[in-house]
Amino acid sequence: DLNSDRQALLDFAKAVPRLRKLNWNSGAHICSSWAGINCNKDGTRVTAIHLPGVGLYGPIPENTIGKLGALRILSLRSNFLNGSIPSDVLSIPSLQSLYLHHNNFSGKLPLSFSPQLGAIDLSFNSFSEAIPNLNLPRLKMLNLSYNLLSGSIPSSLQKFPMSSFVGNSHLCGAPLTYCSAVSPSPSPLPDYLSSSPVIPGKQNVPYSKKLNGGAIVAIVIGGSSILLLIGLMFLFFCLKKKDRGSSVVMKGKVSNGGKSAKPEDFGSGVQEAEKNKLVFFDGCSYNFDLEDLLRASAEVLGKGTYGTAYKAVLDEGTMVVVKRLREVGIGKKEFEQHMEVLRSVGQHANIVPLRAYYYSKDEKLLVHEYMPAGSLSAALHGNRGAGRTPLDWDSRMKISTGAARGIAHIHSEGGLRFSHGNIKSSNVLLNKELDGCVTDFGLNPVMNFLGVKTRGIGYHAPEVIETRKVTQKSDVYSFGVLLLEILTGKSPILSSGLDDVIDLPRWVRSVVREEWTAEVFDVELMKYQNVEEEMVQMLQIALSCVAKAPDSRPSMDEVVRMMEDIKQSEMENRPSSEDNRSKGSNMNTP
Ligand SMILES: Nc1ncnc2c1ncn2[C@@H]1O[C@H](COP(=O)(O)OP(=O)(O)OP(=O)(O)O)[C@@H](O)[C@H]1O
Repeated sequence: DLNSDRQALLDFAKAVPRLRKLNWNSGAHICSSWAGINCNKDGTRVTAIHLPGVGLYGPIPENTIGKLGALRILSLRSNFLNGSIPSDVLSIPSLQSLYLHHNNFSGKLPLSFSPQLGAIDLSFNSFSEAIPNLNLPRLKMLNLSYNLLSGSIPSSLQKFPMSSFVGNSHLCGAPLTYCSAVSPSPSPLPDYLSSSPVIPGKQNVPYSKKLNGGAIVAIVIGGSSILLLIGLMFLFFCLKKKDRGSSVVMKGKVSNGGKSAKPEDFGSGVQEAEKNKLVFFDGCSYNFDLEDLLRASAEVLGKGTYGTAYKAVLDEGTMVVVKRLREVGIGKKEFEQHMEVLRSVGQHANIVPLRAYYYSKDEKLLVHEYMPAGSLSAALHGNRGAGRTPLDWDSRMKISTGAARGIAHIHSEGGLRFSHGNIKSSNVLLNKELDGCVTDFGLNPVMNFLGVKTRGIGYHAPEVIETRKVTQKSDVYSFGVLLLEILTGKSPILSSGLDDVIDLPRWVRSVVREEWTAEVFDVELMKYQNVEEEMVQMLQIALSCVAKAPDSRPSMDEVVRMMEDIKQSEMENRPSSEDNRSKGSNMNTP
């Protein structure tokens, strides 16, 4: 009862990190109670409000916080607040720090702020239109990044760094890109002088210039020569390997610790022994050939969209995963070229390495490194019940950030039209460091079907279901579903028990919209202390990824940056969730 008990009011701030739900009706009541103390009682003055990540939603009511005439710090970051900031809040004369980042505030930025303000953080909201020319002589820190602001940055604010403004569509001027004469429509300047506007979802490189026709021709010729050279080297390598090569067993005996695997084991289609060899990629340290592989003991890991995956254990103990592709729709040459693309794009710590491939008329195999710690899907959903080791919060953060980095790399290295195309939790594997690595990317162009219906149910963006085309933006959507899966511990498709099914994004949105409840998060996460704010921030990133309109989704680069920001503040602000958990259990120890 915060109205009558002043001590309870003072304790409120301490108790609040555990608070999951605060209804603004009672919020208004609390605030009027604060205002009462402030104005009428014994002169006690509320100087700071700090309610980060507690699930506040709706607009800030007028005449509540604004009545706290002695307020110096207002921090309501990482909530679900929307509407505009009431003018009475902004005119509190003593206000020095305003932290309202990671909310859903919208509309124009306020025209005036309290002149005492030294720090304003309004990043990660939906403020739009131009930034007013603010005259705040004491302002030392300003963050307006990741909004929807446009126009040129006013001269009074150009002294702030680029990081204060990044992530705003069509915002220009120092310290960002130069403003073109007519913004944001195409620039009337010659191509090589026009700047690239900052467009969400595109890679935004400040100050980058467009290339003129000559440069493009030079790049195309240069690129083709390099490709030709690579091709020649590749041919030379293949010929050398053929010289060294051993004969190929036509049908491998595949066993699983004595148990024979099924007749359609990989390798059963290997023909023409001399002509077809396993093609290893440069730098691969494996020392086996196709014959060894076909002799290896093998176990079926699962049947996926593209084919069946086997774990093969070679004589010398090396373990690899062999994926036997079915329904490959392209010829050998094209297949080889595509494999070369997958190899070069896939060189990143968060991508499961493709080590070799085999192509013949009747058999197409991909050889990947084996990831002993299994998949995210198994870690999240496997063995629920007694004896299960839950995936702690830090591991979830680490795995999801790793996967995001892998996908962002695929997007930046593969070119604008290159996408992963099959993001889901069984395609995020854990390496030795338990970092998330993505696999199975870029295979759609190889197959002669578009398995949208069967593949990745629940992960597909609405436009993919309609058009059957995967894009980088649809990858972002699938990644958003993956994040929701990590946060909720639920599958991408939920069943209501009747014939009704609902997808995870819809369910989460409905819970958040109607009333914030702890139910959104996985019950297994409830025991970790001081992670609520991070969980709420991750939820916001996930929700921005699953926006229905592809253009409203962030790019994967932006997603990585947002996730790294959370990690950064996590390192600064709290011990690891493991420590928290042990602290929690210590509290229960007499
Ligand atoms: N390199 C690997 N190391 C360890 N496990 C793997 C590896 N590659 C795949 N797996 C696991 O093997 C199983 C089957 O994988 P597969 O890729 O064939 O099917 P999927 O991921 O369920 O579907 P899809 O073909 O649509 O990706 C999955 O559980 C997957 O997590």
